[in-house]
Amino acid sequence: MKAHPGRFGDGRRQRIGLLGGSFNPAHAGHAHVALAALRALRLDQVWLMVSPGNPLKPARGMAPFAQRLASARGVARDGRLLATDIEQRLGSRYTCQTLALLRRRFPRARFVLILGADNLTQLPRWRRWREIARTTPLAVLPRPGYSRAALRGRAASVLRHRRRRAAALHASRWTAGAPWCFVPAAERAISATAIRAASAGAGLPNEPTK
Ligand SMILES: Nc1ncnc2c1ncn2[C@@H]1O[C@H](COP(=O)(O)OP(=O)(O)OP(=O)(O)O)[C@@H](O)[C@H]1O
Ligand SMILES: O=C(O)c1ccc[n+]([C@@H]2O[C@H](COP(=O)([O-])O)[C@@H](O)[C@H]2O)c1
Repeated sequence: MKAHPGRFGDGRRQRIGLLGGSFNPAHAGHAHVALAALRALRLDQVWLMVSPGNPLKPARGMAPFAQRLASARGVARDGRLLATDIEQRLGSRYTCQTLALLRRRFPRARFVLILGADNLTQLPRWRRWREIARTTPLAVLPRPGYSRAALRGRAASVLRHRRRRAAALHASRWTAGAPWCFVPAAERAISATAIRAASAGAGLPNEPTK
């Protein structure tokens, strides 16, 4: 797996999907959304970008970073998926800052931000979310119990004029703001919260609780 994106021999810039997350722990749903986005958007790689600490989640119950990174590595079995600690190495916790730093560090890559539907609903609470959506194409993946509400939510409403089909996300040049899409994919009812709850119920030691 090539960790440093550049240009291909044909001059095309590499397309990198960024699936940011806590991965507390990582699970099959992460690999599923990463691969669904990769196929639908014809991406070259998807990075499972482990967050040093989601600014909207409490630190209590969050497993150590190294444990979450190892967990993300465990689900990144496909050679096109890469679990990475780059956000921690960049010293950033806010996605707007991470994206700016990544663009500076990898000027020849084209980044797409991948979100589950639950995070599209939450997007208006992120720092400088309108700037993120204006500068970075977004790919939203369905999630049981969230998809419908997300597509009727505030972010989808504010950004409605820039919604495109997944296959068209790379097709057009955009100057007035980046496009976004809802990727049609199977829903997977799996979450880190449920995994932690099951571990706690089984009385497993050293498992973080929410
Ligand atoms: N089953 C799933 N379907 C769609 N998207 C998912 C799924 N699981 C995780 N995601 C998305 O992956 C990204 C990282 O998710 P995260 O690491 O927080 O896992 P989670 O299962 O949502 O965790 P938690 O239950 O602790 O909130 C988010 O954008 C989230 O929406
Ligand atoms: O930048 C923000 O304000 C912001 C607020 C909440 C979440 N995020 C990012 O959203 C991604 C998903 O987080 P999580 O915890 O739901 O897996 C992860 O990359 C977080 O850093 C970012």
